Amino acid sequence: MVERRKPIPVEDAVKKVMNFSRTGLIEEVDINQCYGRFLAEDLIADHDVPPFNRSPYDGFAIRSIDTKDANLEHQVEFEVIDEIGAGFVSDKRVGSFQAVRIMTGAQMPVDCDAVVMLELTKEYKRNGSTFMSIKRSFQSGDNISFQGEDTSKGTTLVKKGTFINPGVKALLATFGYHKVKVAKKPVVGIYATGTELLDVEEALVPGKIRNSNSHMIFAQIERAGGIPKYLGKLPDDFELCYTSIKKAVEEVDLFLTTGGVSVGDYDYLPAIYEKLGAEVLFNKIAMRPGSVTTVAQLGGKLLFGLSGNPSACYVGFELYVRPIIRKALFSPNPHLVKVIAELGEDFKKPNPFTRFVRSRLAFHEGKVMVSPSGVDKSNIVSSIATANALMVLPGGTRGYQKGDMVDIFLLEEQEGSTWSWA
Ligand SMILES: Nc1nc2c(c(=O)[nH]1)N[C@H]1C(S)=C(S)[C@@H](COP(=O)(O)OP(=O)(O)OC[C@H]3O[C@@H](n4cnc5c(N)ncnc54)[C@H](O)[C@@H]3O)O[C@H]1N2
Ligand code: MOO
Ligand SMILES: [Mg+2]
Repeated sequence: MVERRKPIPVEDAVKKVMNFSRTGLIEEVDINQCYGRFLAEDLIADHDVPPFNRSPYDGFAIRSIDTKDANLEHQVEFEVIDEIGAGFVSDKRVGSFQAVRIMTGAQMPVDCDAVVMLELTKEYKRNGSTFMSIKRSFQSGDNISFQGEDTSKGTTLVKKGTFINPGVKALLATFGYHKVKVAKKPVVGIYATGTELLDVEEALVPGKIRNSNSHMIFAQIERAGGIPKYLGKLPDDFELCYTSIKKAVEEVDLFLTTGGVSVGDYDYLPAIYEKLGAEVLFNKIAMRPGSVTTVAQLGGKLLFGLSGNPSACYVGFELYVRPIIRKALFSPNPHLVKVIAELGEDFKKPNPFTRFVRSRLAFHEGKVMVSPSGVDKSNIVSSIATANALMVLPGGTRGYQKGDMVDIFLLEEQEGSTWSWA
């Protein structure tokens, strides 16, 4: 008798998996190796930025009080007693009607409280001294980039678990992190199962296909932030699969297989989980594709049995494996971000289960439009290449029309979301 599996709702499956999520370990990398990693500690400003009052313009630092009588009919003259570029500090005391020629980024002289841009001044020499004059008044604080105006000491600027983008790197450099504490990438083992599988370099022969799933998952693991460990492909041979998998599980943080999870004669994963003594969390989800996605746990370690069908394998990874990897990277937003887009074409298929349609976004007259990126079947590989979103079509409908507003998950977005489910 064929086993009758009871499908569970997608959000229940995600919850069951997330119950076994673990935060990972920390390692230190050089700042130039940290782009794309996840921060392992809060980044707190340990000094003000800028650390001193500075000039935001090339000009003259003055005492604003000296300008109070300046106007178009009455210019006020200043003696220029020093000149400084960025990186220098003037040690001169600036008295009444004196100025320091100052360049953008240079620290303000202690006695000055305003800066006049070069364009508003006239400069000239007289008796070996330099002077400049202006024809308008200034207020205290005019044209000053104040200490701490960018950020003040003690502010938490970036939270632990944040994806390190170029801007985060700029902050790390600002605060002197030449070594950066980042989340250690979890090692994710992959075995492809299936006697029909050929390696990429092999020529096609009747009945066989090339193993594309492991290469796809390899990249999905990298995109999610893990380290893929490709263990090879296994023929549908119970003993060989069992011994190989038993050994592999011990060597990785997370373990994935593709293929062999359904109810076929050579679908050995269910029996392997049983012999391993692993607890199957679920083996049927009310979703398409990927309904056969099976997840088991062995001593707290997750074993993901992804479908052999390429699109099902792809979707199963993004919904269930990705958040576990992101959680290990300390991300508080491990799930895919959900946004709303307008359906660009009819989607006629009735949906008994929630459908995750590989889709592509387009921007039309300021609107975000979404359309399937290819044939929407579980065993299709070609629709994945141009997909940058998964359209989420809830089950129990008779299809969707062009113009309907639909939920979509963004596949290339890095911030993620706390919980994208109902
Ligand atoms: N009687 C039933 N048959 C099937 C059911 C069912 O409920 N009852 N479910 C179907 C669904 S839905 C899916 S999805 C597939 C899942 O199959 P498996 O996960 O067991 O995967 P396989 O049988 O090993 O392979 C399925 C398909 O995918 C190809 N494949 C496998 N590995 C790779 C790889 N590494 N790269 C590329 N392609 C791969 C394989 O050749 C098969 O064509 O089961 C349905 N059947
Ligand atoms: O599990 Mo299958 O992928 O539903 O199509
Ligand atoms: Mg099968």
